[in-house]
Amino acid sequence: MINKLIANIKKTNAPIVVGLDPMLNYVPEHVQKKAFAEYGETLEGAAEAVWQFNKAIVDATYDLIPAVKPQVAMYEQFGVPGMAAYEKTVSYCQEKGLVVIGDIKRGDIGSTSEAYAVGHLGHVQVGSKSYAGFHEDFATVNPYLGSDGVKPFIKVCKEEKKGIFVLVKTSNPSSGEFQDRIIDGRPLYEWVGEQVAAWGEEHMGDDYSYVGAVVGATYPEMGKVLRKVMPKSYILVPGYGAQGGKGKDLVHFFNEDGLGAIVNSSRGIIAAYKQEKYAEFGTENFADASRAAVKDMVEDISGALAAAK
Ligand SMILES: O=c1ccn([C@@H]2O[C@H](COP(=O)(O)O)[C@@H](O)[C@H]2O)c(=O)[nH]1
Repeated sequence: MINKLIANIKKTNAPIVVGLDPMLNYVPEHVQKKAFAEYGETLEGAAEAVWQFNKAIVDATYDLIPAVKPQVAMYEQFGVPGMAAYEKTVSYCQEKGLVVIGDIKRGDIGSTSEAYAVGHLGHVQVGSKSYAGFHEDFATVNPYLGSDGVKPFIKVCKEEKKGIFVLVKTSNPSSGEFQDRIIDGRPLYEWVGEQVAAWGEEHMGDDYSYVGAVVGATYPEMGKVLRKVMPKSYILVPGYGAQGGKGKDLVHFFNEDGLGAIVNSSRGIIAAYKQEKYAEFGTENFADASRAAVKDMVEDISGALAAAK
């Protein structure tokens, strides 16, 4: 899958991910109304609204982008119907040729991590049959439990040729409370980055490893250091747009080959129609506003990379 991700990035010339994080208040009223008319103001109605919203955005952007990142929490909040909408979204994006990064942030004791890995990236055996539950191409993994919690994911990735992005330095304001703690002279995020590189060495695609890292756009100096610590790991970079990250902050997340990083924006793309900059599209044409926002994001990042050469 890392090879497919890179092929998609090269094909679209767009090192970006559209985050499918559909809070109900981002879904335009006319989409909600239609879903509620059919299913009522129920979890099913909310899930239908979310699914129709996602579909419109994917239809309007899939030719411009290599990948999407649905955030599972946004679906889980709508219970079982929400999780059905999550799976439907994953399937639809894959049909459109997109790589799907499930932002699930899982990690537990070994046996439990194994079940998460099987459910999201692998196949579960039921008698003589086997099923792929959520079948994302990549998943995000929380390494706080140590290698016991991560290795089951790597095992499944190896079997299925899929990948993971391990949380190394997250984009949120309080991420430093634990992640920046100095241990034996170096911050914890560097220790985790080093371990990501070591896990990745044993699980290589053609040029990059199956084991990537999450590093927030909001910490560009740390991104620069971590790029060097994990030269063969792809970095998933959240924090662009709504959290303040800009193209010019991101050049050091990339390698000399112009690869090595993929930048996520969720609210900045899916709720673009709410921004003044894209107001001309109107609520009815929310998906066209998302398309324009994708183009602007690609231009911002590509422009910054070209200027840095
Ligand atoms: O360090 C992290 C890790 C994950 N995220 C996730 O990315 C998106 C960001 O959404 P925006 O609307 O573009 O801010 C969201 O799904 C987070 O859970 C992150 O922000 N930072």
